[in-house]
Amino acid sequence: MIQTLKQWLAGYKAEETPSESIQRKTAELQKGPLPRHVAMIMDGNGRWAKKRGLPRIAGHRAGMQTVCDIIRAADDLGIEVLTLYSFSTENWKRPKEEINYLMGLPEEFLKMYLNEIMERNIHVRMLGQEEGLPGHTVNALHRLKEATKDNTGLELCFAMNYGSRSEILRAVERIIDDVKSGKMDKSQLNESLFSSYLFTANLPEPDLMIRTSGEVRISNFMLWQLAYSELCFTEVQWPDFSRERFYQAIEDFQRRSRRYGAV
Ligand SMILES: Cc1cc(N2CCCCCC2)n2ncc(-c3ccc(F)cc3)c2n1
Repeated sequence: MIQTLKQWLAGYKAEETPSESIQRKTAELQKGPLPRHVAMIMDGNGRWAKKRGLPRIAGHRAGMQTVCDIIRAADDLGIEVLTLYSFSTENWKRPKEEINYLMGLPEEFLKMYLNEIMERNIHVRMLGQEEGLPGHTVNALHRLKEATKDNTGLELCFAMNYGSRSEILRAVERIIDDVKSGKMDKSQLNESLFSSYLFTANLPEPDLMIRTSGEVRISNFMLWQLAYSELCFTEVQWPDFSRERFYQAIEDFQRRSRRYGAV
């Protein structure tokens, strides 16, 4: 009996635990070129809920869990900037009760995840216009920005009340004002200076943009900044997106980098 047990133990190969598997996969990806900045359009929440006979806000609630899973995955990998398209200027056309729910999510995030955000030394930034957002939403955004202002880790950008065309128009208006006031001369204008007038000033441009739920469109998201980005469109709806699927997108990015790395 003892002999059999010893033979079994000798041949026993410990199965990887889930965390060991994640650590192994993370280390493997870190050997290859990583995107500095990943931007994500988190689409498919409403359809995910509808398919299950649930109200749309159930999809947004489930989507929030995915937001946290992907923040953890990006941080563990060492991605420098993660931008999440949370609320577009077009979303104001949605039913009022859905908008009210969405406007409460930054507070929800703050309550549920601020401790972990601080433990991970994550810096939170908002891209978009505060004008038009409810006061309680702006307060939550300000509290997140204030709490994380000295953090030096992952730059986590929430695109809130964001539209790229209005971002570009706002930049043009500010440039015209600066030329008129003599703050700058028209001859100084170039792509780099123009970029500094956008919400994404001082951020590297996205190397990879991922959009979920099968829509193959940019939808007024970072139109200037995505000029040279790798685009990844997946059929998976955002609430079903995961660290594994995020890693698959990074693997695909690395394959593309290898292929196009050749001159
Ligand atoms: C409006 C909205 C919608 C929103 N969704 C949940 C994820 C699915 C996609 C849309 C719905 N999420 N998820 C996180 C935030 C958020 C925003 C700012 C912030 F500082 C902290 C968290 C959020 N905001």
